[in-house]
Amino acid sequence: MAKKTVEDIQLKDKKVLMRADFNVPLKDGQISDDNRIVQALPTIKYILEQGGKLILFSHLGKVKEEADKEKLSLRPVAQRLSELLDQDVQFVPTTRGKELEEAIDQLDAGQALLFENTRFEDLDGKKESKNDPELGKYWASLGDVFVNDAFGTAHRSHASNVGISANLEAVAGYLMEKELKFLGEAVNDPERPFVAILGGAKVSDKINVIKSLLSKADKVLIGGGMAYTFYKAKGYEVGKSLLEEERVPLAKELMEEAGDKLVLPVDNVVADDFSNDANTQVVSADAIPADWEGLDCGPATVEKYKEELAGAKTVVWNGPMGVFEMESFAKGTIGVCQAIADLDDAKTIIGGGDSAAAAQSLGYADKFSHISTGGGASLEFLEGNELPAVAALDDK
Ligand SMILES: Nc1ncnc2c1ncn2[C@@H]1O[C@H](COP(=O)(O)OP(=O)(O)O)[C@@H](O)[C@H]1O
Ligand SMILES: O=C(OP(=O)(O)O)[C@H](O)COP(=O)(O)O
Repeated sequence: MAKKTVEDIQLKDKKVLMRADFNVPLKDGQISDDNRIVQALPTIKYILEQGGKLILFSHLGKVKEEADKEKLSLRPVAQRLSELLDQDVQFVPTTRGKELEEAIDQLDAGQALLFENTRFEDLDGKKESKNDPELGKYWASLGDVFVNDAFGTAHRSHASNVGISANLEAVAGYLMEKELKFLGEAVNDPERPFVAILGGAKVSDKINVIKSLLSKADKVLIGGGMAYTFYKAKGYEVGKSLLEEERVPLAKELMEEAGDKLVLPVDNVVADDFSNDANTQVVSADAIPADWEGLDCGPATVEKYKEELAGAKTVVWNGPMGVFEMESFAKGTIGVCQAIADLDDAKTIIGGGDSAAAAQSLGYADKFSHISTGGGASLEFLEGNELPAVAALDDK
């Protein structure tokens, strides 16, 4: 069912509560990747231009003890937002109470504030993460309307998204709308051929995505550590490669059901140690030496996956093809990323997480149709699950 968006409501002089996903990586108190902030700008600018009084909030990290508060403050985000908007975004260092309420009362049309990390409320009985009904109600009482633009958190049912939506008119922001459009069209109405590429560490994390995409895509190409559980199911030696023994029967079942729709790497870069300086060799799928471990797919696999991708009209990629954090094992991920980026005339989508980071660091970000800002959220979406924070928004 289509959801109401920020364009469906009146914003002028309204106190607009906006949930963003400003869960950005921080290094020594500095934001090391501001992509999630940048991606929220279209909605923020629209609300400000329309004359809304903007109350921004987000979680940041996981807040487990009092000591986490110092390193998980959203203050640096307010500063970055002020720079990006070229307009002051006031930071309110609390999640409730008089100081916050007064700051909201003093907002003029077209002004914005950001209040502190919603998960600071988790120190008091996990109120945010357990969607405490009183907290959702309290936050809802601070505004006139609620705009949820936090796609990256949409798989969570927390007070700051689902809780507020239960108490106030609730609509999607532009980023939320864009994510749902791209991911939704890819899985529900893809232009074919539709090729999915799944990598990453474990089969167990991706079983439901593999199953769901096998029912929707024309081809599912496998890479990363999970390939070795499939190899084992084929009876290959996997040496010291990542293996989930208890998932071998499932891998066998999936291969039998999928037939040639499921494609495995044909060669691997194996190493004698889990280290960038290890000795390495390229071996075919059925020739992994007993003492070695597979840490990347090999050049023949990259070529094969390029052929499988040729002519594709829709591509969804989730998860690296190898241990791309180490240069010696990054070529598979780089090769596949490049092959997708080079496709003409295809809708190409990255489902967040490590693959999004890889594409960004390789400088390919603008070659993709869409790079999701949500890792867990896009995986759940690709599994076919309804995201609770989306379900909670008002229908059109
Ligand atoms: N062959 C491999 N052996 C061990 N780890 C691997 C292998 N291939 C990929 N990985 C690791 O998988 C991790 C990413 O897995 P995952 O979290 O499932 O992906 P994503 O974040 O894209 O969803 C990376 O840290 C990468 O180093
Ligand atoms: O970064 C996030 O998830 P992701 O790393 O799966 O994309 C979201 O902000 C959700 O955060 P959470 O997993 O702490 O609930």
